[in-house]
Formats: sequence, C-alpha cells, structure tokens
Amino acid sequence: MTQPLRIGTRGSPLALAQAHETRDRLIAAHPHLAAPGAIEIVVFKTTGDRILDRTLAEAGGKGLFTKELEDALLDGRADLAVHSMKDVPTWLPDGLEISTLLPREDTRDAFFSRGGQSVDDLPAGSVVGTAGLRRQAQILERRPDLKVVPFRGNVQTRLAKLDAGEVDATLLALAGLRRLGLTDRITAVLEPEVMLPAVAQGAIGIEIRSADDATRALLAPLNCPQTAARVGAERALLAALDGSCRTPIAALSTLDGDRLTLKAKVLSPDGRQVFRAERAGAAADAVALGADAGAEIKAVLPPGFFLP
Ligand SMILES: NCc1[nH]cc(CCC(=O)O)c1CC(=O)O
Repeated sequence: MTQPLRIGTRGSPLALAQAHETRDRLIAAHPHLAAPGAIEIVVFKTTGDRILDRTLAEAGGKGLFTKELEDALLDGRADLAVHSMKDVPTWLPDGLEISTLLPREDTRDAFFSRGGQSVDDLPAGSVVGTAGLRRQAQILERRPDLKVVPFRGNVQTRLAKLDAGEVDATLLALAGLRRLGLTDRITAVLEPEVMLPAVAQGAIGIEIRSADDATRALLAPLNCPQTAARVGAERALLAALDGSCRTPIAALSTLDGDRLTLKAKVLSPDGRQVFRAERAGAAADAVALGADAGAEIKAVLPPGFFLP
C-alpha cells in the first residue's frame, strides 16, 4: 500500500474540526482518498498550546501555534499542515509555503456577556477578558471606562471562565464558534465598524513543502481564489507594517466581483491612538493594495510605536 497522506494539526477541538474539514474536502475532490488509511490526521502540541498562564504577547515569539507543525513538515512527519491563517506569522520558514486557502468563514467577532448586554450597554467598570491586544485596543477605543484583563485558553475554556464569573464579558471569533457548533451562546455579533477583525480571521490555510508537487496538485482543487485574494491583501498589509504580535493591527478586505476593498487599522494597546488606511482596486492587485495601505500607516506612526 502507498504511504498515507498525513495531515498535521494541533489538538484543540477547533484545530481538529479544521483538519477534518480539510480531510473531507480532499475526499470530495479525490474519492480514492476515502479508502481506509489513505489519510492520516497527526496531532502535534505547539508552544501556544502549552503556555496557558500568559497572554500571547507576553509569551512573545512568533509562530507559537505553527512552529511544531512546520518542523513536522520539514522533517517529513507530516505532508500538509492545517492552520487558522490568523495564527500564521508573516514570514514562513524557507522551503514551506501556504499552497491553499479554503473558503473563508464569517470574519466577525462574537461578543458574550453574562448579563446579556452588548458592548455599548455594559455597565462602566465591567471586566472584559480577552487574549489579544487587537480586541483590547478596540474595546477600549469605544469604551475607555471598561476594564480589560488577559484571558487565555481554547474556546470551550474561555466560555467556562465566563460562566464561572471570572469576567463579565469576552469575545471570540465567530468562525471558530461556527466550526464548533457553539453559536447559540453568542450575545451579539460585532460588525467591522465596532471590531475590525484580525488579518485573515476566519480563513483556514494549508501549508506544504515547496518541493512537494504531489501534495500541491492534490490540494489545488480545494483552493478558494477569492479567499486567497483577500488574505493576500491583508497579509501584505501585515508584512508592510512589519509589526509584532504586541501591536494591535486589524484589517478586513471584501470582494465585490473583481473589486477588492481593504480597511486597515493600527492602534495603541489602550485604544487612544488609532491610525487607519483604506484601499480599493482590482482583486488581481490584492497584494499591492495591502502593501500600499501598510506603507501609508507605517509612514505616520510615531517613532517607537511598535513594541519589540
Ligand atoms: N488562536 C486563536 C484563534 N485562532 C483562530 C481562531 C478562530 C478561528 C479563525 O479566526 O479562523 C482563534 C480563536 C478566537 O480568536 O476566537
């Protein structure tokens, strides 16, 4: 029998759901892969899964959720790695590439509060738990009277902490909740005007060895060109900004036919300073539009704005 195609993934329920979606799409495109043993899902624990007592910004380092999967690709323990593109660093290791983007889920953030209030109705002084600086900065931009505290753990853990009263409210990506079937608990879905999403939020990307033409060919029918253009624009913005995970950066591109619109925002962690850029143009120019918007913001940021 030939070697199985090995899908590398993290072990969180969301990561496993995304690995299973990838397997199902592979089988739909190539029915022979439904044979027993043709596809194997291999679970790897990443640094981000181990560190649960600090925020990601404090843990520092890029690729907290991707490095172990990339090591497995590079030394042949996996043939493809499935990632939330939101967690994929701007620069990939030599010899690897994102070959495929699956059709994007909803990009918005979902808001949960114990009392059922939305962001604007929370009583002053309410405690919002969030892991990320992007959500912290935008919550404080709109509601400087709220208190934001660090909040880690996978989706289920965070909802349990909310129930236990550790915080009054929290936010999670709607995409992950949809994939886990956990949307019934949502208090409100936040529009991008209130909470601009993270770069590539809601997109699943598949990483392979650049030299692995066989796996690239198998994955080709799974690629969604619209998602690729949108994520291409947003990640080009990130590259041009050359920020770190300690910088609140938010961006969203949308497509109307072949016309791509990109909205981008860089904030100070306390939400007091906000820098925006917007671009629109042909989808074929997605990367240039993103890079251009990033350069525009970078040019006006005060010196030392990005923490190392
Ligand atoms: N490691 C955090 C992470 N990475 C991707 C998602 C959600 C799914 C997505 O945005 O594609 C989440 C959880 C969250 O932010 O609520």
